[in-house]
Amino acid sequence: MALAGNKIRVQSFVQDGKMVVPPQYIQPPDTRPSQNLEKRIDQHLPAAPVIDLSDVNSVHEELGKSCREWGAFQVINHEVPLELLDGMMRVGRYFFEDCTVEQKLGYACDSNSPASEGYGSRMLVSSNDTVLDWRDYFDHHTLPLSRRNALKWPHFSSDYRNTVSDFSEQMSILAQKLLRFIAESLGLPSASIKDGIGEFYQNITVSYYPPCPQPELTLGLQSHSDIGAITLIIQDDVGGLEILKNGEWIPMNPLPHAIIVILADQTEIITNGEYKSAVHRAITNAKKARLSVSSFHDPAKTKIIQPALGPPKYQKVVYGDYYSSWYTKGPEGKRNIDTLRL
Ligand SMILES: O=C(O)CCC(=O)C(=O)O
Ligand SMILES: [Fe+2]
Repeated sequence: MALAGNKIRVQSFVQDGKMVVPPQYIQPPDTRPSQNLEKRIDQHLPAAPVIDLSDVNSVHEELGKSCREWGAFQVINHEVPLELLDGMMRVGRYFFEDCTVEQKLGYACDSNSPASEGYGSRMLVSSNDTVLDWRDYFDHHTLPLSRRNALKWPHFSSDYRNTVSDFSEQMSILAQKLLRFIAESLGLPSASIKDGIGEFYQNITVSYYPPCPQPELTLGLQSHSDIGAITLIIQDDVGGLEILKNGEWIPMNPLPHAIIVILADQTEIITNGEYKSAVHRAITNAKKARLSVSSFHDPAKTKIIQPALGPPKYQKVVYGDYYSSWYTKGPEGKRNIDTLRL
């Protein structure tokens, strides 16, 4: 993994008033978003499913269908307090928009180790010629508690650290509930997927996508599937997250207080490919900054991941080996999980 030791952040280009994108951020023609967001919203593309978690009569069927056909969907009536969702977005935005560059760089991540905690811009950089994402982020190591050191999190807003702690707990509860329902939807014992993952290693990443002068040439976040088990995302009303379905990029339209669920690679292995991890990316916007908060739930690095039903279609893998290979090769599409197929 080649990591730049510098402290460049995308937001600083925008604040400097640059009207063209620096060359390292320009995607090759085949990965550029084909049209800008405004045009895409007018198209009649299928919408990703929205599932009401309080509807006990239909939740298993709806989840099963959405996991099988999409690997990504939104949930409503999820029992996470709505004011906590608003609070998490507020403190995240405060860090990016109200703190000075010096205050932010005081929390810079260690650019020499992958997925290190803190403020950064180059999470998915696998080599010197990787095209860079038009994104800045703050990554928090939240669970298990032995990994947590809240002193590494911003303190400029007095409720920042408490909000991240409360949010972490609620996201973990929701992720467990979803994994229970997802296992049940396959006719598996309720705990089978959660047991297959073991204790959650949770990271919470606030992503900030500054306005981009040339959105047709860039990506906020390159195409990838998430490496762990299940990701929960909240976003503001700007839009930009897209899911790859049958060769088309489908926007995950903003829905107030909904939580986006993305199945990640380890769930694909444990469900033996019955449910697939979703390939997704984020596009940029010419006029508006976009904020999202992703909560990743991963296994311990020592955990052996294997199908919970058979005959197995994937080799078993030590999660730490999968993780190292993902960060060495880069995420590009799903080529990492494809190497495990039997
Ligand atoms: O910003 C988003 O909506 C997506 C973020 C994401 O996919 C990630 O951080 O892995
Ligand atoms: Fe992702």
